[in-house]
Amino acid sequence: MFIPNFTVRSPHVRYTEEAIEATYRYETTQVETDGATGEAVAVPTTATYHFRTGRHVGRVGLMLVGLGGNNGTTVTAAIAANRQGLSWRTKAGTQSANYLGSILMSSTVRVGADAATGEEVHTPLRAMLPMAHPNDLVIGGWDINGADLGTAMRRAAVLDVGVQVQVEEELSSIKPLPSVMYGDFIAANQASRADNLLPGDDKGAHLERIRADIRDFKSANNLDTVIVLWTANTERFADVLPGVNDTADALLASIKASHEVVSPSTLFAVASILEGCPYVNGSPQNTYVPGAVDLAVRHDVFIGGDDFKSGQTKFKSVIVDFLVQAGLRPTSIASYNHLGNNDGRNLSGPSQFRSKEISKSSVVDDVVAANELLYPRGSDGVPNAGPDHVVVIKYVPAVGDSKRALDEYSSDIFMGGTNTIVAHNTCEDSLLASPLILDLALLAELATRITYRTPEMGAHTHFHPVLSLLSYLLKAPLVPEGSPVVNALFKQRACIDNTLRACVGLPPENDMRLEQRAHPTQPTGRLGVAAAAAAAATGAAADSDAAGAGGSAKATDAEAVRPTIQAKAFGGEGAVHGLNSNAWNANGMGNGGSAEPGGGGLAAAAPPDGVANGNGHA
Ligand SMILES: NC(=O)c1ccc[n+]([C@@H]2O[C@H](COP(=O)([O-])OP(=O)(O)OC[C@H]3O[C@@H](n4cnc5c(N)ncnc54)[C@H](O)[C@@H]3O)[C@@H](O)[C@H]2O)c1
Ligand SMILES: O=P([O-])([O-])O[C@@H]1[C@@H](O)[C@H](O)[C@@H](O)[C@H](O)[C@@H]1O
Repeated sequence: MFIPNFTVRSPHVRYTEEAIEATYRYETTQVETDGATGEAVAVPTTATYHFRTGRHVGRVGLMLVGLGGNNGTTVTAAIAANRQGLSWRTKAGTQSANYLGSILMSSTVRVGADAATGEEVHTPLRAMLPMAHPNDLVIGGWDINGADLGTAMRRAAVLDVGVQVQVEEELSSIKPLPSVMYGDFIAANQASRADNLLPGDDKGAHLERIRADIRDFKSANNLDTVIVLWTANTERFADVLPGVNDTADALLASIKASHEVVSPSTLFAVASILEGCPYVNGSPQNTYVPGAVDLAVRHDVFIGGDDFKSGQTKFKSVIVDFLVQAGLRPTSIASYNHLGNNDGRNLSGPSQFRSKEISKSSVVDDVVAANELLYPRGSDGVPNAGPDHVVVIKYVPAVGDSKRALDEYSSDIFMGGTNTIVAHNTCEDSLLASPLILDLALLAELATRITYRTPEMGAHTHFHPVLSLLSYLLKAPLVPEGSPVVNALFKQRACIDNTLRACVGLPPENDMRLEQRAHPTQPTGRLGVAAAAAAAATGAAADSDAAGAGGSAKATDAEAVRPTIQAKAFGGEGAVHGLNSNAWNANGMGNGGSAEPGGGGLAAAAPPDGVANGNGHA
């Protein structure tokens, strides 16, 4: 069952004109370990959170650093196309503007089970809380290249011409603001693009100009919130130097002194933080030197990163998680790709490639660290390094933005065997990254409207400025100091889903489905009502079939309950389609799923005599 939206009826949730307020009981487990004895004790722990989420979204602006790039032009064109509801012809037929690849716009989340039928109920992820809509985002930004966005879109060669020609006029009216380019932070081959730079090399002056750009953009467009997001080229890592960029004050002083260690991406981060705007880093470099994090905490402004997790790495994080969770031991990961866009050209620079190599390699760290059965520590206590892992990126202009990823995963399996998985993955880089940019912006904006308070706190406050909630969208998630990094993709997704659920007072999804586990002879939980009611139907039908059709055996109450649960799970109201072999259907015992639509499909009916339904009534 699909519902476009919902409200929560609970004594712990209150809807006011301004906000959704929820009192949430957070349950977790803390483990106490004794280093001397090795004893470990698990202690269930609960805490009460009062969440408050502002219901008024306001006007939201998104300023992209690298606006004229493949991602920048693609996301801008896509918003224009969606806003106008455009369609266009291709050789494969008519295409229409969409937001596929955005979890907020194109994925759903389970709300719960239908109270009457027990059927799974899902809703759009964006329906969990008031959200900005991509169509309403006001786009602007900077680029070291001054091409208008219509020209840049053509240069990017990402979108079908059929949609390009329809948005070209709008995009041609957008010209990136001048930006900054320092030293060798990006590859030397990018110099030819740099015709749109702020004058001089005074980083302090550049900082103030960029801050003014943000203020001017916000006021000119009458915006309530501005998100600044880096989708410019990958920079080399910046040195972290004590007294230079290890604290907020040191970093601000270094900017004023135009210290060479300050990168463009860090300068933009500082400007955003000082203007109170959330900043997201879509590239792998260490934009967030300690001084930048310190500044974000001081100003209580969200920062997030690093490096969009768009295709090859997203796949890698899932495959390795699946293998390790299956008790198999990946021994090698060979991760190769070639691409022909300007990003690939920039990454042909060794220092820039190194930044990407780091982010693409670290994505399996948490999964490996979580299983010391497969990856035991050394005798010296040093954690196991995990599988051999190589990352190769080659620049092949001919393929353009259509990155070709080839991966090989080899694993130790049972009794000395080896499993090898090879994958070829054509990742249209910008078509996969652009929806992530939208999700990052919308989630960052949402986070600015969420506050929480525990009983010990005097007032509501925002989440930690390091917005690790964004991890699902990023290869190398930035987390608050001392917090563990989670890379496993579906754990990251569950974090988003359950955080949004908590904000409306709903419990986290635990996938236990206890209401479906109850013994057939026992009353099931509140949500068992549907299964028991359907069980009655099966019981009645099975009785008549057994008598009429000479079925093998009269379905006992227990057997009668089982088929209906399966039927409801598979076929919804009335009909039963394709039951699996260990399920029952109207013809009696499991028949290998040959129940055909309309062919003996179950009809919902009252429970058989004496069989209690979910709420204990016969
Ligand atoms: N699937 C993906 O596309 C993907 C996934 C993860 C990360 N990324 C990262 O996203 C970034 C953008 O990717 P892309 O394909 O759009 O690259 P791109 O080269 O097409 O665009 C980058 C743009 O940034 C501009 N630029 C460079 N330095 C700048 C600066 N200091 N200020 C302002 N503009 C600057 C360039 O002129 C260019 O227009 C890259 O760092 C890439 O590694 C991309
Ligand atoms: O697909 P993914 O690994 O998530 O991310 C991509 C890399 O595979 C590719 O090598 C790089 O050029 C892109 O900028 C992006 O980082």
